[in-house]
Amino acid sequence: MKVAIFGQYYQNDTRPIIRDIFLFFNNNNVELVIEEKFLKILYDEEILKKEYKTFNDFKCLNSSFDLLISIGGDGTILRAATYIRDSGIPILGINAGRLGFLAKVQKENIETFLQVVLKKEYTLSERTLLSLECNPENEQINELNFAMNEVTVSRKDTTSMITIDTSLNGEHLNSYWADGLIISTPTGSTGYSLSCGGPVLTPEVKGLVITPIAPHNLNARPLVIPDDTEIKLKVSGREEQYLVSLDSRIATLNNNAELIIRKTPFKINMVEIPNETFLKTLRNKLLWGEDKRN
Ligand SMILES: NC(=O)c1ccc[n+]([C@@H]2O[C@H](COP(=O)([O-])OP(=O)(O)OC[C@H]3O[C@@H](n4cnc5c(N)ncnc54)[C@H](O)[C@@H]3O)[C@@H](O)[C@H]2O)c1
Ligand SMILES: Nc1ncnc2c1ncn2[C@@H]1O[C@H](COP(=O)(O)OP(=O)(O)OP(=O)(O)O)[C@@H](O)[C@H]1O
Repeated sequence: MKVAIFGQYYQNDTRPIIRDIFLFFNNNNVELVIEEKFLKILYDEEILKKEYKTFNDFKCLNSSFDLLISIGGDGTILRAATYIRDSGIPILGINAGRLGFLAKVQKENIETFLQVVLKKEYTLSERTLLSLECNPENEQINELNFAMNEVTVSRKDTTSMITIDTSLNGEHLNSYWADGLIISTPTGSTGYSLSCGGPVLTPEVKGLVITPIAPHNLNARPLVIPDDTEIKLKVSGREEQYLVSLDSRIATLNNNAELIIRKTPFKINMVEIPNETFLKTLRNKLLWGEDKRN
């Protein structure tokens, strides 16, 4: 078995997590390949001494890998997806962050989950991603033009609203007068879109959500559309430029740019651990289960 390990940060309380993971895999003869910068942190902190193979690019990850383990919070998983791309390698998130909605494995239960991983007793949850095409082309977007949570356009250097002309499969939908607009995948529906009043979609729903951010068209509401829809956006406003974000990454675009958003031809496989279902995560992480009457 061959496993890629990815993380972005190290804090003292991560030591037991790292120790458990490496001990377990080394005892079970699993080959570990570690992201270069993360390995350097682990050497600097004297957590690891042994030599390991490294990766520093998505091209280094191919079908010879059984799994990528992301040690961190949800932001770390979103970053891990930029290494995985269309390789099909499943991602398992071990939560060393805060909320850990996507990073499902809690540090208290690592050993149990790693047994499940070793025996391959998990299922995969396929996640739809979005691609972003920009006309004219934009260097900052060309490099990493996809998102697992959402693509967002928002105002830049101004308190004025922007206007977002939006069409679906070539038909005009609306000109949103708002702070911005979120195009969310089902995975992203529990992130930024949820904060702006969007609905929660379960991961297997074949839909996308268009959620305006503080729209001044008071009737505008979040809209769920089929995930094979081609969405075109054109932004105008008092400033010449606006922001576009793909998950945690952000770029500045000129108002004349046309954005085309579609689902990507590939999906990301998230490891689903038995008994850690999406509905359970909703109850535990978004606190639906905290109602005293339940
Ligand atoms: N007002 C908001 O709610 C808001 C604003 C900006 C970005 N975001 C979200 O943050 C993501 C980027 O993460 P970051 O770490 O760079 O930013 P961050 O540091 O601001 O953290 C965002 C928070 O959102 C949670 N989160 C991220 N994806 C989630 C998902 N799919 N379901 C449930 N919770 C999720 C994370 O656990 C974290 O607590 C974006 O993709 C967007 O969804 C939310
Ligand atoms: N490998 C790690 N070791 C220790 N702490 C970590 C690690 N990864 C993340 N953290 C801590 O968690 C914080 C959040 O991590 P990250 O950016 O991955 O997630 P996030 O998007 O903020 O989501 P979450 O709310 O799930 O933490 C980091 O600022 C850091 O303090």
